Amino acid sequence: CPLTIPGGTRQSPINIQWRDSVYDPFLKPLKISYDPTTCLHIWNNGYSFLVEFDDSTDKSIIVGGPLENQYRLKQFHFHWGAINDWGSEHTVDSKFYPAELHLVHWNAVDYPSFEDAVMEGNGLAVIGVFLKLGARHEGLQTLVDALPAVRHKDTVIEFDEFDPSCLIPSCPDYWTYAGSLTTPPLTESVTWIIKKKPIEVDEDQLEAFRTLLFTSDGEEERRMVDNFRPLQPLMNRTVRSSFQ
Ligand SMILES: Cc1cc(C)[n+](CCc2c[nH]cn2)c(C)c1
Ligand SMILES: [Zn+2]
Repeated sequence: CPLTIPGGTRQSPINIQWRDSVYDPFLKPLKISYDPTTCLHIWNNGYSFLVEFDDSTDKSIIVGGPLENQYRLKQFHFHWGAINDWGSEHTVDSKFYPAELHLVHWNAVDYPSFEDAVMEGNGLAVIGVFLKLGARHEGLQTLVDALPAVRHKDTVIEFDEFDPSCLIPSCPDYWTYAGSLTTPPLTESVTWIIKKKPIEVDEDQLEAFRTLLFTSDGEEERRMVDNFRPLQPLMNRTVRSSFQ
């Protein structure tokens, strides 16, 4: 199918069929250690809003889980829908969540730069966290309060002292599989770690995401919504679970 990259065998996102996932007792707990002082800025890249981190040291890393070594935090961003019925990239038993958080990390042990790691099969590790409608998320609110300043494509504001571990559920359970970036260059370089438990955010917080624009200042406004890729075929892959 020409819509997927020619010869792609491990594309993302996918539907996670809970009963087809295979418990792997050798999977370790994921260890997350982020240093909030490595937080740099928020920017609207015309596809999502990204919070980027100083990745020149090993101050903010993840290790364990399915990973062979430690990976450095580079950025996090979200995908969401125009309405609450859809918005996530991955689905669980064909259910969409209204949004999905991606924390993007790269293998600085084996590769000299993020750009290099993006091209390698074990170059990236992305933690996916589902967002569901519920109670207001206080940690997310600091991010939401900054969004009006990055409403247009290519706007950026300084953002510091943010610890993204407040956005990750404390429940250790996750699924993991070999996949890809979900936007160009769609490279098959991602070890996905999808948290089983969602975080709760409220309607106003989701609505704040939807006030962002795909378009630059001065262009005809297009609301930034539905910035998720369609589901891709599982092909010859198994999704493993860290839990029974
Ligand atoms: C070089 C590069 C470019 C892009 C758009 N991304 C983000 C692609 C993406 C967003 N969500 C899942 N994959 C990454 C991680 C690296
Ligand atoms: Zn993403």
